[in-house]
Amino acid sequence: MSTPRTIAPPSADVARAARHRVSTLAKPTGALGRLEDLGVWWSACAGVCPAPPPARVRAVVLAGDHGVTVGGSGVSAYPREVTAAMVGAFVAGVAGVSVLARQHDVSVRVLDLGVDADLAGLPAAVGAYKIRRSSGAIDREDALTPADTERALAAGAAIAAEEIAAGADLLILGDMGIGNTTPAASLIAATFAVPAAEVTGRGTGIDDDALTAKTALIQRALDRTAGRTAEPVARLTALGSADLAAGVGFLVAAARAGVPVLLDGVVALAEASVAEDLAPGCVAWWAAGHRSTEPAQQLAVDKLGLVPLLDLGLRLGEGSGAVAAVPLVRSAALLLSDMALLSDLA
Ligand SMILES: Cc1cc2ncn([C@H]3O[C@H](COP(=O)(O)O)[C@@H](O)[C@H]3O)c2cc1C
Ligand SMILES: O=C(O)c1cccnc1
Repeated sequence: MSTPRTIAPPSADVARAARHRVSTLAKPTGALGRLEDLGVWWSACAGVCPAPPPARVRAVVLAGDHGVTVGGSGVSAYPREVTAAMVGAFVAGVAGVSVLARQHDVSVRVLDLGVDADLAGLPAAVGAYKIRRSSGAIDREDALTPADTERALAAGAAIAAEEIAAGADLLILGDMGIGNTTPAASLIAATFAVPAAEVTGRGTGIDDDALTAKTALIQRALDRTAGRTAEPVARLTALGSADLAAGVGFLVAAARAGVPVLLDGVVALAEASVAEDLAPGCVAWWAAGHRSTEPAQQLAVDKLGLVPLLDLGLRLGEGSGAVAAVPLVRSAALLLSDMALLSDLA
């Protein structure tokens, strides 16, 4: 029997009970704002109200290079060699997300899905799911072969299963790959049928001329693949990358296993947009950690009906905006469990 496509939602009964408990806490109705919704979501995902706060939060950073950065295309403000160097920084625990993660007791695991380098100096586990070196330049060729896409989706699902087996009660998906905002924006544009001009952002900080060229490149990619990106797996083959496809597999597997995910920036939202298409219902297992400066991220968050928790002008990726939001999930859970009820007061 094939696996059902749609994803079972978090418990509606527990959500109702949590909503009721929120309404009886010792506070004016609605006074805890979005922390109330967050607490209800967390309880429903945990299947119990009140639910203990997340104790085993695990972040996975999927790394890969992108064909669009070859030959001085100018889509990124930084050279592609940074990708491999940053993988070393994650292993050493000195990347931006590593610092936030230590502070909030979140584990970070980096995996090379498609870095265009031989990372032989790093622990072999980093390369355990490597699919290929770099993806194709999506304005001229498909990002992946269909077989690569299937392998990457399966790799992502296997990675999620490992994190869940290790006890994760909340997952975070991070990204590392110079140029990755280009395929991410392209996937979001193709998913929601909007032109390049509505999704293209400055990524690592490109100037006006580079932004014009990046927008044109994304539009060429959309035009080149028009008519064959309606199906989500074909969309990943045409416009994605190994790391992005693995992210989609990760998100679908996590939702299927009933494990919630805090989403991060534009790459996570591209993965989420495709995952929701592939397995409708996943979105109920997600919360948006933050609002990125990337227009594609903002568009995808809106289209998926999510409301970002933080709005700090972050544009780092790596899972950083999601990790920064972990204390809010913990606070929301504790408010539901530890606050007095209005009726308890003398
Ligand atoms: C040192 C450094 C660390 C990073 N950590 C995340 N990114 C982020 O920026 C890149 C995407 O932006 P674009 O599409 O403009 O290249 C990705 O590597 C993403 O993970 C970084 C970028 C750099 C330079
Ligand atoms: O939205 C993001 O996560 C982002 C933005 C710029 C560069 N890298 C990531």
